[in-house]
Order: sequence, then C-alpha cells, then structure tokens
Amino acid sequence: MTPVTVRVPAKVNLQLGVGPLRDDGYHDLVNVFHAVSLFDEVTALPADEPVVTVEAAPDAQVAIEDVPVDGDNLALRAARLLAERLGVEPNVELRIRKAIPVAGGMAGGSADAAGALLACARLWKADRILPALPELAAEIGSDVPFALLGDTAIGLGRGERLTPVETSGTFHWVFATADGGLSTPAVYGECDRLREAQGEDVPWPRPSEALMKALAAGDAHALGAALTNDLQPAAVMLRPSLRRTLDTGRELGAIGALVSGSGPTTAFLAASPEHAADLAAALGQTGVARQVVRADGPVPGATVV
Ligand SMILES: C[C@@](CO)(OP(=O)(O)O)[C@H](O)COP(=O)(O)OP(=O)(O)OC[C@H]1O[C@@H](n2ccc(N)nc2=O)[C@H](O)[C@@H]1O
Ligand SMILES: Nc1ncnc2c1ncn2[C@@H]1O[C@H](COP(=O)(O)OP(=O)(O)O)[C@@H](O)[C@H]1O
Repeated sequence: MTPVTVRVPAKVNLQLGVGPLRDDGYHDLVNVFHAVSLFDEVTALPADEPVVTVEAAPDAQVAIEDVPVDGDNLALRAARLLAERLGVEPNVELRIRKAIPVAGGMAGGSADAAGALLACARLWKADRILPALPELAAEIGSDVPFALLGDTAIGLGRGERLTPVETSGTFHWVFATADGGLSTPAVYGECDRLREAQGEDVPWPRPSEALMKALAAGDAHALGAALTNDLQPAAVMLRPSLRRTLDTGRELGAIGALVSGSGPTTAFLAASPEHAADLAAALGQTGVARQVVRADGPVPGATVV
C-alpha cells in the first residue's frame, strides 16, 4: 500500500454569529468559514497498530508539544471512526506536519481530522465511503466538515450544516499568532457569562447581507468593514493583550481586523498582495505576535497531494 498525503487548510471565520446556548451544550451559529492557504499535511501509512506522530512544518512556530499523540488526537479519532464504519482494523500510522497554530482558532485539529478521514479512505481503498465523510466529520467536531469542503461556506446548526458561498477573486490576509492557545469551550463559556451579566436577550444570528455582497463582488474594503465575531469580546476578556494586537494591526493600515474564531490568533485583511507583505513586515517588527503569517483565501478543502 502506497502512503497517502492530504493537505488541509486553516480557516478564519468572516462572520461568527453565536445564538443562545442550547440544551446539548452547543450554540446555534451563523458561521461563515473561509479557508486560507496555511496548510497542515496528514500522511497515512500502513502500520501494525494505530499511531500518530506530529512535527512542525519548516519555518512554522507551532506548539506541537500541545498536540496529543494518544487516542485524544483528532486525526487518530477520525481514523478509528472511519475504520469502525468500514469494518476494518484501524492499523494506520498518521504523520502530521503542522503549520496551523495549535488551539489558535484556525481549526488545525479539525483540519487534521478531515485530512485523516480522506487519507485513510484512500489508503484503505474505500472510495465508496467518500460521500459519507462529511457526516463522519460532523461526529468528530463541528468544524471538521468545513475542512473537507474548503473555499467559503456558511455553517448553520453547530456550524456543521454547510452551504457554499459565492465569492470573486482572492483575499489577502495577515495572521498574528499568539503564545499559548485558548480553549474553545472556555471562550464559548465566557461569551455566555458576559451575555448573562449584560442581561440582554441573545438575538438569533442572521447571515450578514453586507458580507455576502462583499464576497460576491470580491470587494476587500467592503469585506473588511463587514467582518464580525461574537466570540471576540470573550476572547479579549480571557486574553486582554489581543486588544493591543488588534489596535496595532488597524493602526498599521489593515482594512479589517478580528480575532479568528475562538482565538487567540488575530486576522488582518489587506487590500493587495503588496499591502499584505508591507503589513506583515510592519506587524512583525512590533513584537505583538508570536509569528506573523501571510495567507490567501479562499482555497480548496482537504486534497490528496
Ligand atoms: C469556535 C469555532 C468557530 O469555527 O472554532 P475555533 O475557532 O475554536 O477553531 C467552532 O465553533 C468550534 O468548533 P469545534 O472546535 O469543532 O468545536 P466542537 O469540538 O464541536 O465543540 C467543542 C466545544 O465548543 C463549544 N461549541 C462548539 C460549537 C458550537 N456551535 N457551540 C459550542 O458551544 C461547546 O462547548 C463544545 O463542547
Ligand atoms: N491533531 C491535532 N492538532 C491540534 N490539536 C489537537 C489535535 N488533536 C487534538 N487536539 C487538541 O485540540 C485542541 C484544539 O485544537 P485546534 O483545532 O488546534 O484549535 P482551535 O479549536 O482553537 O482551532 C488542542 O488544544 C489539542 O489539545
């Protein structure tokens, strides 16, 4: 059996509308996912037992020591789930090469899970299961189906019910990663706490028309003005230094700035590739980020390379 390598993109949320807390502990969302050209790679090889290894991609300053290499690894969980569904032994070695920040709000673990599903389906010559992968992906995590799909899409429900969104052209991003991650459940919990303290009813989130128009027109300035993230106040409350990072990016000329998902990575939109290069260089010099990374979107989802 030949090894199979799959490349999977990170995401940034262009709109993250968070509805009330549901009885099952999740929140209904309007989650506009946008896949960007920062990729993890997952290679699946035959093995005597399930095993996972993790290494950093060249030049990527990612905290691989924070990634579990036991049964908690999302890629390994995905491989086991797929094997169970196919009725085969989950005997696979998964080699993960990470460029996506760990616990950074860019869905790196979800990307690895999606990559493992596709790589194992190919390794085990089970193409018949490919149409069922989005459903299996949703069992692993709310963000995993999008990592399979890629490009730009609205996620409803927990974020797993996806509809592609029309876009034109390419958008140019600069990401500032941070030292240490933020726990997704902790950020949702802080969001609930802040809302309760404010005592207001939580409005039902709706897709932003301004955002959809900006995406369809390929209008970066309009997109920058339409970016929203309901988790941002909670992420900033838990990591107050993010306020300064966001302000610095705006002062340096970003046409849009927000926390990526549950954070702590921050995302800055540029008007052109040259603007992105200038912005990245300027942000890098301020020392507000662990690492400054440029990426473009949208890009396709999990792809065999
Ligand atoms: C916030 C987002 C934005 O895309 O991602 P990150 O920025 O962390 O990558 C997602 O909603 C995270 O999705 P994902 O990381 O797959 O979450 P899951 O494993 O499904 O759930 C982890 C926990 O997050 C909370 N959760 C998740 C999704 C959702 N719609 N409502 C929630 O309240 C719940 O506390 C849940 O137990
Ligand atoms: N393959 C993996 N890559 C990264 N994190 C993983 C992986 N498998 C499990 N995890 C766990 O999931 C947590 C969240 O991971 P990640 O997807 O990187 O962040 P986020 O949900 O903020 O986008 C990490 O803290 C880590 O403990």
